[in-house]
Amino acid sequence: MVKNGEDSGAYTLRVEGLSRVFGTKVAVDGVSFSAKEGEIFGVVGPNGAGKTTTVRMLTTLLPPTSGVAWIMGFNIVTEPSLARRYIGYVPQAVSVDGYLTGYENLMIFAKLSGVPRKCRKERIDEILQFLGLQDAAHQLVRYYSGGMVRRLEIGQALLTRPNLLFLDEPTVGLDPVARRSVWDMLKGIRTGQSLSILITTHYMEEAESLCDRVGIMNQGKLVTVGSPEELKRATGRTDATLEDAFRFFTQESYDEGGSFRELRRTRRFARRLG
Ligand SMILES: Nc1ncnc2c1ncn2[C@@H]1O[C@H](COP(=O)(O)OP(=O)(O)OP(=O)(O)O)[C@@H](O)[C@H]1O
Repeated sequence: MVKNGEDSGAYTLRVEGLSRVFGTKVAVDGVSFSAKEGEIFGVVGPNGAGKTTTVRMLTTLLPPTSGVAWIMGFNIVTEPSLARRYIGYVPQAVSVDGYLTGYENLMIFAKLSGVPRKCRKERIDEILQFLGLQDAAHQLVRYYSGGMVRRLEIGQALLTRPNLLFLDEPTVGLDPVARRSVWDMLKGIRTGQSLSILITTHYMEEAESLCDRVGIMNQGKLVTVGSPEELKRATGRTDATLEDAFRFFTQESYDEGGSFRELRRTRRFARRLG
């Protein structure tokens, strides 16, 4: 492992030996890492590497076969309801309703997730402003662009003021302009905040642009962890890219997507909004 100040700072997330087996398939194989307060930690790897399964375990949606993780010191296996209080989660599938307005989506989520009545409106207005969605707040979400939808979903996950935000492939299915609008928003969130973000992505450019540290995942294993610079430097080449680092650490070539699976996910993203 590439060390990067692992001993300092407060940890929002600690993961130790997390594994998940489906039948005979080892989807996640003994994964260990930590994320510090205020850090954006990226889990990168090709489709099928085990990223979503890792996130589903960490968000307490799927029990691990073995291993453990702590969120703000709470054990996800023995204290899941306490751990859940500190997290926000934006899944890959669309999590807002296309037949409601942006404002209505936020209000329903605030009610369901227990945001106290007296601060709901204020928090929603604050988030809409931060998202740059005030003007579109009362339009149906099915008329939003893909980037606006993703920003709304991220804003929705922030309503409970989590300490740790999980984003599973946040820009899959978005065009390059929309992708940048989501990146800019995420960079804006972290400014001056103690929020930690765990992001999974198979886009190396995304990991490089957003993440303080990156864990390279392949075939269920977290092969190495380090800052994008450290990982590239480890290859011994001055012009190395993160793809080169992936190849260096896994001895495999990197296919970033454009596969049938990705195309299907893109279509599904569009269709789910109606
Ligand atoms: N419920 C399940 N039953 C059986 N196998 C599963 C299940 N969920 C995931 N897998 C398998 O576990 C492996 C890891 O899947 P996972 O979805 O975690 O990968 P990923 O890195 O998130 O890829 P993607 O971004 O394409 O979803 C894959 O081989 C997948 O087919």
